Amino acid sequence: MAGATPRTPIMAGNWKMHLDHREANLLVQKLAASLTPKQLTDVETVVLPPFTDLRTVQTAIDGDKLLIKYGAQDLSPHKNGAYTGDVSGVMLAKLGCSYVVVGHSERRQHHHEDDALVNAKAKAALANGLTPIVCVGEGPDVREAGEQVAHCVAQLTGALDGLKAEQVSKIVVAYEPIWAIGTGKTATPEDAQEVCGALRAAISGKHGAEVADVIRIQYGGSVKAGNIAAIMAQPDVDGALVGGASLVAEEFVSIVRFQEHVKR
Ligand SMILES: O=C[C@H](O)COP(=O)(O)O
Repeated sequence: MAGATPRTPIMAGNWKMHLDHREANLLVQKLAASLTPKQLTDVETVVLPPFTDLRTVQTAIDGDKLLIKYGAQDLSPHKNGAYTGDVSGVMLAKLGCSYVVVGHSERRQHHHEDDALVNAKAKAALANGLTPIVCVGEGPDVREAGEQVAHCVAQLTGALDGLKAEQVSKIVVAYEPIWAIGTGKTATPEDAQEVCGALRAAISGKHGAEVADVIRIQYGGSVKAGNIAAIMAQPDVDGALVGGASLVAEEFVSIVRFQEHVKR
C-alpha cells in the first residue's frame, strides 16, 4: 500500500561485531569517496558500527561534514546506573548517533531479549532523540508453518506498545527473516513484500493511515548489490538493513545506488 507521501529510501549497514576503529575509519572514507552528496540525500545512508568504533566514525563524519549518518547496534533501556557493559541512549546521543538498532534477532537469540525489553529500548531511544530501527522476523519453523505475518505483526505490536502515533511515525522497522540472515538465502521480493505490507497495514490499523504512509520499513537478510533492486521495487519496502555486504565498500555503495541498477 504505497501512499502519496514519498518515503526517502534508507540503507543501513549493520557491521555487527566486525571492524576495529582503524578499519571503521577506512570504510567510512571509502564510502565517502564513492557517494556524492546528492546520492546521500536521495538515499539516506547509515552505518551501525560496534560501540568501540563510534567515536572514530563520528570524528570522520563530522570532520569532513559527510552526509553519512551513524548509530549503534543496541542500547540500554536505562538512563544510567550499575549496568556493567551497557551503553545508554544519553551516551549515544552525545556521540551524535542518529539511529540505534533494537530487537535484532541476534540479540533476541543470544541475549534473550523479548518484546517487552525491545519496547523499553525503543522508548529509551526516542527519549534521547535517537531513531530506533525496530527489528522483527520469523525463524524457519514459523516460516514453514506459514505463520510469518502473524508472528512479525505480534512482535511489532509488542515493540511499539504505548508509543504515540507521532513517535511511531519517526521509527524505522526492519523485517529480517532469521533464515535469510547471513545465509545467502534471500527472501524473494514477494516474501519481503508480504510481511512488509502486513506490517504497514497493522501500523495503519493501530496508529492511523498517515503514520503508516510515512513510516519506513526495511528488509534485511542476505541483501547484496545483485538483489537490492528487485527488493526495492516492492511497494512497501523502503530500504535495507545490510549485514555482511555492508562491510565491503564497493558492495554497500552499489546497494545505496540501487536506482542505477533499475535503469540499466
Ligand atoms: O542486520 C542485518 C541483518 O542481520 C542481515 O545480515 P546479512 O546481510 O549478513 O544477512
